[in-house]
Amino acid sequence: MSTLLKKNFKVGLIQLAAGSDKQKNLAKARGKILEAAKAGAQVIVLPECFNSPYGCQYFPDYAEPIEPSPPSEEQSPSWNMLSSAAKETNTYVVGASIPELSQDKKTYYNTAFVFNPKGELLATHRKTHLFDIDIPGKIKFIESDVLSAGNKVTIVDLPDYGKIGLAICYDVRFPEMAMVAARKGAFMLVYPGAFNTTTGPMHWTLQARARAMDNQVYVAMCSPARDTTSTYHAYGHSMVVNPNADVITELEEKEDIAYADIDGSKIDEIRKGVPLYTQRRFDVYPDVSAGKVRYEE
Ligand SMILES: NC(=O)CC(=O)C(=O)O
Repeated sequence: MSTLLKKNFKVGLIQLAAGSDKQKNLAKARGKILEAAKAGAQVIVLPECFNSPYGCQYFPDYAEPIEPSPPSEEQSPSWNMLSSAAKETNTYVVGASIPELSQDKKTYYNTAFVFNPKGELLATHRKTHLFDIDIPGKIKFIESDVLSAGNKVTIVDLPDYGKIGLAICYDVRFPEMAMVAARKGAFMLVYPGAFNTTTGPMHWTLQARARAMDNQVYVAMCSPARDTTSTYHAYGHSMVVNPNADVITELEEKEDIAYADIDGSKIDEIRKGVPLYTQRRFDVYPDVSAGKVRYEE
């Protein structure tokens, strides 16, 4: 019996390439969820923007309203596919992410969902740090041209296992979010994310390993597959990192599924050897106390 994890399990990260046909994207995602479940995954994660190509020019056309909840099949085919696939496979599905259209139809978000094995929605996370960057000669991407930001740290209790922290892509670069989720008892941080062929080689693995090392938790990063005919070249390399910051599974850039065994005793072992959790000095840095943070469980 481990401190944070009630039961060990296998996670499956689905690295898929989304094209321009939303129905095909959803059918492919559904097929891959079934495949991952058949291979024994009990928690299954999809990549950022799995129903649409990744790019500000696409978000309005692919966006779906998800409120009031539950949305009808017509309002949100993506939401309904995720819910029914979770139920059909008896797994937790982290369906992340899709462009969301707000109820008043004025605002777009980049939103991830977690469904339980009954197909019920447990949580949503709206990307909180928007991907606004400009690296001259390499990549310029201004998500805030179209999207609005979420405003919370998301911690989701999976009743069979324990708590995960859920955030999206650029959110991983902000260690504060990871830290809050970990301090609140998350055993794993899950990041659907579409880094690219510039920022991926620079920082993807470093970010994953850093969040795992700082917090002594598992980190799962699930990318789209690379499609060089699309306008955005995703990095791929979906991976799981253990609480010792070792990469325990990593894909290449093509479509595939990464599997990893999530073992609660590993968290306890690492924390026992390097006991950061009893050595923190909140008397020295009181502003970092999670009590002042906006979070939702
Ligand atoms: N796409 C993102 O949100 C983030 C990214 O590509 C990066 O941080 O690099």
